[in-house]
Amino acid sequence: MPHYGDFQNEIYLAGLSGVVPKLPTDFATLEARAAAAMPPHVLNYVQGGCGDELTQRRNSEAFGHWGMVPRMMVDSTSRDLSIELFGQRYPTPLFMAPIGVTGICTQDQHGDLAAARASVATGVPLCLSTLTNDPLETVAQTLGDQPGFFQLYTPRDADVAASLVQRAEKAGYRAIVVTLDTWVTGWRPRDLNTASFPQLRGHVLSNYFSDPAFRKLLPQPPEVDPAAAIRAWTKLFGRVLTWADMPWLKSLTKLPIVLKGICHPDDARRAVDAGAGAIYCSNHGGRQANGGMAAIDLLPEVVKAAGSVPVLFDSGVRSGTDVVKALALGARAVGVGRPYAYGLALDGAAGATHVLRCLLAEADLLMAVNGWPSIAAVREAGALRVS
Ligand SMILES: Cc1cc2nc3c(=O)[nH]c(=O)nc-3n(C[C@H](O)[C@H](O)[C@H](O)COP(=O)(O)O)c2cc1C
Ligand SMILES: O=C(O)C(=O)c1ccccc1
Repeated sequence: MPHYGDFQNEIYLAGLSGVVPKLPTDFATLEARAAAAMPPHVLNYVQGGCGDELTQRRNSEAFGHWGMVPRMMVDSTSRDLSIELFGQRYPTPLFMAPIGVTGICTQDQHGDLAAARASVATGVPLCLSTLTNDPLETVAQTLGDQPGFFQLYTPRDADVAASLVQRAEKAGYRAIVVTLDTWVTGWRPRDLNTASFPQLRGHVLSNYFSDPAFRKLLPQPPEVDPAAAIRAWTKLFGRVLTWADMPWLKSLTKLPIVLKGICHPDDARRAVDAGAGAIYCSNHGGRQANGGMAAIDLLPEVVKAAGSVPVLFDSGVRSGTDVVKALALGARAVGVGRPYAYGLALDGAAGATHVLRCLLAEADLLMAVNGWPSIAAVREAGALRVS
C-alpha cells in the first residue's frame, strides 16, 4: 500500500541537502504565488466567484466549524485510503474536479494534458471538463490505463449531446458527470469588470470544434470561420435539464450518470429514484450562485438522503484535513478544484502533482495520528459541529 505521508520525509530529507520544495505545501502561499504568476484574465476567472464571493468564502471557512476527535491505542501504521466507486477500486478518495480552463492554465496551453499527466503520476482520477483545449480523446490517450471521468455540459442540440457522450464512452472514461447548475453563467464581477470570458475568446472549445455533430451545424468549418463557430457555440451551450430528461441522458450511455450540483436532500432522493449512479454534492465552488450555504454544511443531509448511492463532494477543499472532514461527513470521493489549477499554472504537470501529493500526504498523516487506518474508520469517527 502506498504511504502518501512519506512525502513529508522526502521533503525533510531533501532539506538536509539544502533543497526546499519548489512549490508551497499550503494553500494560502500557493494561491499567492499563483496570483503573482498568472495572466490577469486567467487568474480572475479561476480565482473569482459569484457576486461578492460570500458563498465561495463560506465554502472553505465552513470546514473550520467541523472538528474531529482522535482515537488512541489503534494500530494505524499502515493506512488504506482506497475506495470503491462504480464497481472499481481507486487508490485514494481524491479526484480532480472538472475545471473548464485547465487548458489555458499552463503556458503551453496544453493544461488538460498536464492535468492528465498529474493524474497518472498520482493515481488521482481526473474528471475532465467538456471545455478543454485538447479533445477528450487526446486527453484519454495521455491518461492511458488511468481511469477518468467525463463532465458533460449538456448541449441544447440533442445530436451534439449524444455525440459527446458516445465519444467519452468510446475513449474509455468511466462515468458521465452531468453538471446541472451551469446552463447559464452566474454573475461574476471580476470577469464582468474586465469584460473577459475565456470561451468567447475561442479558448477551450476543442471538444465542440472536433465534434462531427457540432460541425454539421456550421456553414463553414471552425478552422475557416472561427468567429462563427464561437457564435454557434454560445447558442448551443446551456441546455436546461429537468428530471424528465434523465431517461434520455441514461439512454445515451451504459456508463453511470453522476448528477453534479445537488445540494438539497429532496433533489438527492429524486436523483436516486431517477437512477443516478452517484450524486455529486457541490455548489460549483461558489462560482454560480452567491448567498448559498457552504457546500460542506449541506453534505450530511445529502448523504443521508442518498442512502446506498455514493456521494461525491467538492467546493472549498483546501487541505488534506478538509479531504478527511468531507469523508467523515459521508463523501465517498472528494474533489479538489482551484488548488490544482494553481499548481498547473505554476509548474504544469509537476505543479499539479505536487498539490495532489500534499493533499494526500496531509490526509494520510492525519489518519495516522488520529488512529484511523481506513476510510471506513474515518467515516465511523465522523466529525462534530463545533460552532
Ligand atoms: C476555473 C474553474 C472552471 C470550472 N469549470 C467547470 C466545468 O467546466 N465544469 C464543471 O462541472 N465545473 C467546473 N468548475 C467547478 C469545479 O468543478 C468545482 O465544482 C469547484 O471548483 C470546487 O470548488 P473549489 O475550487 O473551491 O475546490 C470550475 C471551477 C473553476 C475554479
Ligand atoms: O466557469 C465555470 O465555473 C464554468 O464551469 C462555466 C463553463 C461554461 C460557461 C460558464 C461557466
